[in-house]
Amino acid sequence: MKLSRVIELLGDLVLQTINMDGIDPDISSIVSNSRFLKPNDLFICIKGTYFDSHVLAEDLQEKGATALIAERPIESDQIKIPVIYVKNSRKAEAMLFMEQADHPYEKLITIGVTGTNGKTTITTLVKHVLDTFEKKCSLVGTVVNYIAGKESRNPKNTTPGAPVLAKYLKKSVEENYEYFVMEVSSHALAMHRVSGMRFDVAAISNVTRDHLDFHESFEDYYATKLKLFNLIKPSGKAVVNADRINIADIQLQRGQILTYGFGDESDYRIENLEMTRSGMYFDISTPFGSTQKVYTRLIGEHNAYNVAAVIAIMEALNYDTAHIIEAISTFTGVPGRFEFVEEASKYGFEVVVDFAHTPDALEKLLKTARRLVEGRIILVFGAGGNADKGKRPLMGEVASRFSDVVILTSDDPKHEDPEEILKDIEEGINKLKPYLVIPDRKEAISVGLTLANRQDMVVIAGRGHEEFQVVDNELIPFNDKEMVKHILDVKFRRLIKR
Ligand SMILES: CC(=O)N[C@H]1[C@@H](OP(=O)(O)OP(=O)(O)OC[C@H]2O[C@@H](n3ccc(=O)[nH]c3=O)[C@H](O)[C@@H]2O)O[C@H](CO)[C@@H](O)[C@@H]1O[C@H](C)C(=O)N[C@@H](C)C(=O)N[C@H](CCC(=O)O)C(=O)O
Ligand SMILES: Nc1ncnc2c1ncn2[C@@H]1O[C@H](COP(=O)(O)OP(=O)(O)OP(=O)(O)O)[C@@H](O)[C@H]1O
Repeated sequence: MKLSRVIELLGDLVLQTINMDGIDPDISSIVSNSRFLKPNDLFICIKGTYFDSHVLAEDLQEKGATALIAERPIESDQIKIPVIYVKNSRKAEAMLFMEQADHPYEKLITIGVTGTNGKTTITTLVKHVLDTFEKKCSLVGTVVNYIAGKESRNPKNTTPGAPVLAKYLKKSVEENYEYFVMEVSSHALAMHRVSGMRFDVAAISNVTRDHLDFHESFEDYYATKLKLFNLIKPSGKAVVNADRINIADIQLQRGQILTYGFGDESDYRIENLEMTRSGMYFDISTPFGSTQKVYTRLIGEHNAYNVAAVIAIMEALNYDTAHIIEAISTFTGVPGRFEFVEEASKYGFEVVVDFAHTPDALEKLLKTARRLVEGRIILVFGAGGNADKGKRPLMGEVASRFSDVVILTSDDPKHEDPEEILKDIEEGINKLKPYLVIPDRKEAISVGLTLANRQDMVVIAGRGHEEFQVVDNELIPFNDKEMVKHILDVKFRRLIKR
């Protein structure tokens, strides 16, 4: 590619070019990580969260970079190679990496899901339905990525950066994959990780308090989430939870928006929800006038929403409702989302592990637990470090309101003092109800299990599927479900009469 072509592609993102008189060099490839730079590459300088690669300009020139893209002044009079100054380097990165990959999203049917909660459940269920239909589908998300059939667990990001995303899309095309379903976090939208691609279906589950360490206000967070709908292909569709999102906020023609929810005005309306420990039944009425019975092994009103979202997404892709519903019935769920630890039942109580780590998710989780339990709810939870502090007392308040005994414990403290995080949560706790503060998560879970009487439910929230606790820079192996099984085995087994 010629440098002039890069400038043409970037269009009005370009503010100024320097050192370009009479030259138009060839570019071998586009790079934004200095470790991957080879001679004749074009390098995109980015001011990141931890590092500002503009400072590498001289070094990059020495290593053979053909030209630089920059969004901040390069403080050096030694730079002789062309520099293209742009309004936003991350946006340029997204556009150019997609160009380099030959816009693979155009050859795929792409589905993007955003929202504070429910993204993993919805995307994983979409993939399950497509797998059932024997359609080849890649998946990108929090728990696992399946790129053209290759699985990688615990990805670094929910939504990868533009270079990695372009690579995943391209690989899916090369391997003749037809579908690409992905979670789109608000961080990704704010950082332009997906700005270079387009979606056949874009869906939003809800927007509730989270990530206000990163977004300056809730309004900013909400507006960022809605940016997903600017990335819809011309013939694409939006799928929107009408009970949780104001449809008027989505700037698309009405025919392109499919809504779901319990409300009368929803295109996909959920009715007559019945819930048991082993699953749920509900009716779904569709815009085509039919009402069909849905069975799902997922539990909780929030999951009825997630299932309805998937029905709407799959219908937007022209699949038949009855077939979609049949495929949904065999989905066993995402690890760590309202997941029973079956081994506990033999002791007469239940244990559930869930990934709720926002006030809204915690409330939904505890309301679901309340519908299923005859005894008390004993909640064990904490809050992650170096993230939205304001949600901590709100989670404390929800915990007291909807459970009977609360045990506050550590989540991923990261670089914060675990005791300080617990104090923040404690501010919201109702001091007239029983609660304990036990920073050691293993001990907290053990005490929760010890307190459980017959018919009680111990709910362990916040970490779901996660395999490690993050303490400073250390990853300490810890999985809530495995820990429960271990404690039951070591402390409780002798209670079983042989
Ligand atoms: C704070 C944050 O979001 N950081 C993300 C961001 O990193 P960054 O670009 O700011 O990284 P940086 O290290 O400052 O580097 C800046 C630039 O210098 C370049 N560089 C850097 C070092 C070097 O030696 N040479 C070099 O060229 C880098 O390639 C980069 O272009 O962009 C990277 C690529 O897109 C992300 O991987 C990274 O996510 C970090 C790991 C992260 O933890 N992000 C979290 C907050 C996040 O994004 N979470 C959401 C999910 C949230 C949820 O729903 O719960 C997600 O989508 O994962
Ligand atoms: N539709 C929903 N509304 C509210 N809460 C939900 C919904 N779906 C799931 N949850 C709650 O959120 C938790 C995480 O669910 P899920 O992993 O599907 O969401 P997510 O958006 O991918 O979350 P994250 O981005 O943090 O990984 C669940 O364990 C459950 O407690």
